[in-house]
Amino acid sequence: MSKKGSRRASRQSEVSQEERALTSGRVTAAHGRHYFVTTPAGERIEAHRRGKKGDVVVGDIVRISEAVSGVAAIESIEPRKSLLYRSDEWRIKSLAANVDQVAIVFSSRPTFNPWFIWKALLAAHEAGIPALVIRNKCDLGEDAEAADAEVERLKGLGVPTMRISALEKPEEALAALLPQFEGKTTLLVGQSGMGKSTILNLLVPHAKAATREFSVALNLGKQTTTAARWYEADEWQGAVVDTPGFQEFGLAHLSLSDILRAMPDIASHATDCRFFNCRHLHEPGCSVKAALEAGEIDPERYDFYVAMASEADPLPR
Ligand SMILES: Nc1nc2c(ncn2[C@@H]2O[C@H](COP(=O)(O)OP(=O)(O)OP(=O)(O)O)[C@@H](O)[C@H]2O)c(=O)[nH]1
Ligand SMILES: [Zn+2]
Repeated sequence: MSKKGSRRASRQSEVSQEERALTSGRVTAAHGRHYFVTTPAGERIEAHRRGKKGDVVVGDIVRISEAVSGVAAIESIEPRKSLLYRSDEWRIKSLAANVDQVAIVFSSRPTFNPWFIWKALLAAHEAGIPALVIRNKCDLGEDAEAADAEVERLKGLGVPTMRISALEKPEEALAALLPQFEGKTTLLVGQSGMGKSTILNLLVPHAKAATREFSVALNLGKQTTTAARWYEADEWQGAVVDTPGFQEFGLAHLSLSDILRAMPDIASHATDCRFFNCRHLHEPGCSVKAALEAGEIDPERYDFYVAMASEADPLPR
């Protein structure tokens, strides 16, 4: 190559290096501190967080720079529109950032657990993210009553619901799902085995292939991850974020007032309590307890409130 030619080539490579130096994209998968960032052009780049900070969440928009080993470095995180998380005594587990809504999936089998749904609703409320509840496996007759009654109760609480059978009636399920999912990013949550993957595959037909690619690239083998995955659905201009099923939706981060704000069916009766700081647990002259005794509050919802409130703010001994 002539001197001139090599100078031009090196200038070009400088330019493209600069162009590549800092680009932005969406974190679409995570495994430990190992991430996938998808650029607006659809390129998927493997990345680590600069400084090994554990603050990156699936759904984040990040700025990345090219690194030597072919693995990029996440330099910064753009401000988040929303962040959903759960927590236990010890730590907070972020589920996903920047989603528009949360879809809580439940069914009568393998387990029916309304508290999981209610906890997820509290977490969504606290995060300021609208929620809907999908009752799946409507084809199963056994143990269906409690699940169907739950749909009615949720409707009474003002929660949008739908009933589908993702496996047995996929076309009908898709027709019911699409109007709620179009144009939005929806995070799917639910206990293990409720049908999240089935719903995801219905909504995003390439999801199976994408999951396999993630697993191969992240070298996961059969191992399941604890992080969410973001699937773009160009067909209906939205995205689905799948979370692995988990059994407990811990809410150690909620205060008593957070809980009350998210439970108007309880809080609306707190009009006439004797003590201004009544927790509506064991205090005398509590108008919530009076409403409960008068049958104006669903006793199961009150039991749930007591469990949440006691955890949030234990009574002094
Ligand atoms: N009968 C019936 N079975 C269903 C329906 N939807 C899903 N299933 C089955 O339920 C089982 C669990 O479904 P998945 O989609 O894997 O559930 P998941 O919520 O993704 O579970 P995790 O991956 O553990 O989080 C599978 O055997 C599905 O075929 C349905 O509408 N009716
Ligand atoms: Zn009270």
